[in-house]
Parts: sequence; structure tokens; C-alpha cells
Amino acid sequence: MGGGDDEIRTPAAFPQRQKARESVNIIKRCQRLGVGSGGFYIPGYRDGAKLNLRMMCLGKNWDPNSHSYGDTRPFDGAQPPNIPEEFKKIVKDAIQASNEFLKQNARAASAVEEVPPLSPDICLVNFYTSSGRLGLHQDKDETKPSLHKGLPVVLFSLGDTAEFLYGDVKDDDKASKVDLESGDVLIFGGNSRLIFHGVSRIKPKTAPKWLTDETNLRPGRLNLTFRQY
Ligand SMILES: O=C(O)CCC(=O)C(=O)O
Ligand SMILES: [Fe+2]
Repeated sequence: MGGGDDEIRTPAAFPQRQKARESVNIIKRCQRLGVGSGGFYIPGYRDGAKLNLRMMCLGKNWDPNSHSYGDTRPFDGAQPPNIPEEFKKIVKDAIQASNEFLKQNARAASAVEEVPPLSPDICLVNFYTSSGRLGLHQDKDETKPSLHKGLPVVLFSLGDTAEFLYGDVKDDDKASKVDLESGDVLIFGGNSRLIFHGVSRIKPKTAPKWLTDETNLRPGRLNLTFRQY
């Protein structure tokens, strides 16, 4: 996926142009929210490992130290901004597109596993500079019903490409790797809901130029993770 200049100029490339516009809107919105109350901060630790990123929560606050959710952040009492409606729409569209893809690519005889619908009430926004990374972990601080139903985690990756790791066990050497380019969406739900995942590397200078020109996004990667508590 990703994008070159052609993606926003080719008249036939409507989905890509749509995606390009969405990318710009998401970044601009996060930039505005990020400088306000409840905006970006540098979190300390998670599972004893220093977090190498900036973070902002939308909807509810998630505290990486206690691994718990709350209405305000412990260190400054700020309330996280609401998740913008346009973000929720983008999540809904992504899940629908994913289900259409699954249906089309399923073998006629086999049952198709659908990604369950999500009403996201948490969005974690992470910004990684070129030295940013995130160790392998599971997203498992949501409620039991949310986890049992396998309600999906939906990730939007913007800016520089991330080397994303995932696997059944917490072991970097055994993990599979996929490059997430700007505009890529990754969904893990159902049986994969508790997969281990992390970011091993940000690839510098890989963000599409049109995107950084239009948004002034600083060098690095912006990632949004949506979940339902
Ligand atoms: O930045 C990413 O791709 C992953 C983010 C993530 O796993 C999380 O916030 O829990
Ligand atoms: Fe995660």
C-alpha cells in the first residue's frame, strides 16, 4: 500500500485518494488534539521496559504503569479527549472492507470467520521517532466480554514505515514480521485477539512526501489503535 504522488492525482484511483484524504485528516486532527489538554506525553514504563514513544489516549485513559483504564490520567488529572466521530467511521469502514476481503478470498467450502463489529471507546495514539520501538505484548486490559468475543483491535499506521512483529509467543526471534506502510490498516480479532505484537523498528524517511508536505508531520510514525473496553 503506502503512497506515491500518483495516489492522489490519478482520477481513477478513488479508494486511494479517499485513503489519502483520510490520512491527512487523521494526522491533522491528532496534531490539534495532541497539543491540548490530555494531549501527547512521554510515558514511562510498561512491563518494566522504558517506552520509547509519545502517547495520547482518546475516549478512556489507559495507564501503561498499572495496565488499567480510567476516566482521567493519574499524573495530571486530565480527561482524554473524545474519539472524533470521523475516526469511528473510518474504523467501521475498515472492518467492513476487511470482511468483504475475507468473503471474497474464502474457499467456497470453508466457513468464513468474520471480524466482529466494534464500537471503539478507546483509541491509543502513539508517535514514534526513528528510534521509537515497542516490545512484544498482548492487548489484554479490556473487559472479559470484549476479549472473549474477540472484538478486534484496529491499527492505523501513518508516516514512516514500521517493522511490525507478531506471533503466538513473546519471543522476538520467533515472531513474524510485516512492514506497515503509511495508510495501512491492521486488524486482529477473533482467535487472533490476544496475539503478541510490537514494533521493532521505524524505517526513517519512508513517509510519503505528499503526506508530510500537507500535514507537516515530523519525521516518524503516528499509530492509532482502536479497541472496545
Ligand atoms: O504502534 C503499533 O503498531 C502498535 C501499538 C500497540 O500495540 C499498542 O498501542 O498497544
Ligand atoms: Fe498493542
